[in-house]
Amino acid sequence: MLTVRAPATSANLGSGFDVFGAALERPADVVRLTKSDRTTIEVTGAGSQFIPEDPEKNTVGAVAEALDAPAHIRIDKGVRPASGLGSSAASAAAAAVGLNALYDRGYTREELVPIAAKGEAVVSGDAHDDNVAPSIMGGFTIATDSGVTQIDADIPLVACLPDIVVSTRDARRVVPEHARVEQLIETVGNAATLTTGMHRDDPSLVGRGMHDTVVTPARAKLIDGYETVREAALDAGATGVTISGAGPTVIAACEDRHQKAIASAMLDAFGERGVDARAYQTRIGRGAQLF
Ligand SMILES: Nc1ncnc2c1ncn2[C@@H]1O[C@H](COP(=O)(O)OP(=O)(O)O)[C@@H](O)[C@H]1O
Ligand SMILES: N[C@@H](CCOP(=O)(O)O)C(=O)O
Repeated sequence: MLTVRAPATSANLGSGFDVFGAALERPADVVRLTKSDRTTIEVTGAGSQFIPEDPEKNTVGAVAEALDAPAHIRIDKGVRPASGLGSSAASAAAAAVGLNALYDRGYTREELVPIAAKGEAVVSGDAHDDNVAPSIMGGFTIATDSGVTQIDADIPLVACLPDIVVSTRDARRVVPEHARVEQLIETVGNAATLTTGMHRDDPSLVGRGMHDTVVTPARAKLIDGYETVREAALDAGATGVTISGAGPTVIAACEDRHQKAIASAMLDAFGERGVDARAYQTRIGRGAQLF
């Protein structure tokens, strides 16, 4: 039997829609794998009642199929589904890393990214790599059709998850089909600023580079209280705030000394709207670990 811990991730980071992703130090899924004649799945933990155990409907089933590696897969969810924290991707990443080792398939971590993304296609209708890449490789990742670029960054973050459900599939439907050339120019500038900030471990550049006027405003409407929570986090010292993945988690970049105050400001702001939430004081962390 093999055990894998695969982290939650925050995709997009504002200016990097479907491209940027960051592994979070916590929360994480823990997945146990045992070789078997056919794939069977058991799910416990956060939101497990909403996660199918049918291999055709669970992200790990598609990964086992792609690797031709049937197994009994026990998933202990640390990452609630439909959170914007790469919940479905964390399980897929864990299955890819674990089954590759269990069956000695010999793929590199980068080669496992498109394999794990097949699991994402099962739930979101699209094989986007921006969650599975950081969950497998750790750090900050830039996932494009030509491959994944990875940077080991260290940036403090607050990920505030409200008691609202936003499915990635639904949130992809509100993404605008067109953007103006001015928005393209602004996005390139912000994405380059954010990437430089990751390279320098500079929360101020990362926060500034999170700004996005294309996808985020359309999705903010799906998150009750988004603007209030964003302003509260900025007032408490956040260097930048945006939607994590497809939402509803709101993510803030910051310096260590402001992290606690930002977490409570975000919780209070959701609370004032009558929305329960939990805040993870976290940071960019490592990729899936095998035990
Ligand atoms: N192993 C899994 N972990 C989490 N969700 C899963 C898994 N397999 C299938 N799902 C389904 O995926 C959907 C959640 O995925 P998604 O909306 O992408 O959430 P998140 O934003 O947290 O990644 C839910 O409908 C859930 O039932
Ligand atoms: N790029 C995707 C990322 C979805 O992330 P999730 O954590 O919400 O699954 C998107 O924005 O649709």
